[in-house]
Amino acid sequence: MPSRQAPVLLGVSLKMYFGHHQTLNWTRKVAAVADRHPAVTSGAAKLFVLPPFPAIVPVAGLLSGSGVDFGAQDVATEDSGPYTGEVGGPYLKEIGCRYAEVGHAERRRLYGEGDTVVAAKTAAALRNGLTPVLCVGELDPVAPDEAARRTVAEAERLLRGREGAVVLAYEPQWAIGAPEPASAEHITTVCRALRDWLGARPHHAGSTVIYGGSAGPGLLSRLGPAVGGLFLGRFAHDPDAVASILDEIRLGAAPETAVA
Ligand SMILES: O=C(CO)COP(=O)(O)O
Repeated sequence: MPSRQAPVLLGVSLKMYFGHHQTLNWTRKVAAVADRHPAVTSGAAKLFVLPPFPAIVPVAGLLSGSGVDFGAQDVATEDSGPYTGEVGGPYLKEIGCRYAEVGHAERRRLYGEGDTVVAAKTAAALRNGLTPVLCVGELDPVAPDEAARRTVAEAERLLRGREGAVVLAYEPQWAIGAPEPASAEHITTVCRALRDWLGARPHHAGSTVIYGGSAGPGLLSRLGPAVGGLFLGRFAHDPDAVASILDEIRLGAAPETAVA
């Protein structure tokens, strides 16, 4: 496995928190932060944003030239046809998306998505040239080794028979929407296990493991180099918080290698 210094990947899902104008205003501010922040301009950090579907096209315009990537919070299992309310991978690709999130705990819990649907959405993203941001993570708090075992098994199930680079977002379901993230030891143990698992699979070369679940400023510096970045929710709503995490990256929080 070749070893190289990879940029820290910072993803933000806006979920359904903001209105349209708020989404665009937030994007303008984050683009301005990215334009001038040395962590981004030096290539030490890479940002991506997942706005609600109707905002993707205007967000693409606002991010143009900023180096910030964007994608969708979901993708249909099918590519086209009579699927009311769905948005397919070819459409997302056509409007410039780089990423499609799949398997988020909220989609599992609130919309009944299970492994079959999540695996099909992962496949849909990959066959359309979108990088899946595949969320994995245990439902209830368990010891770090057990969480690692369950999460690797989940990744194995969801990616069986697939190839291509993925972003594996380790999101322990119990840590989403919580006051605090999982402990640094817990996050590091699971992310390292996921990295090792991916690292032994050359057909997933170029993949990255990031952590999400109440992540915010101050976390990355405590995680050490096994974690490839963060997947942010509420604690990225203030653009200054994004800048503050970029400051941490500039000061040295960097993943040891890409999984490649
Ligand atoms: O689910 C998340 C990112 O996808 C994390 O959300 P919170 O950081 O708001 O808990």
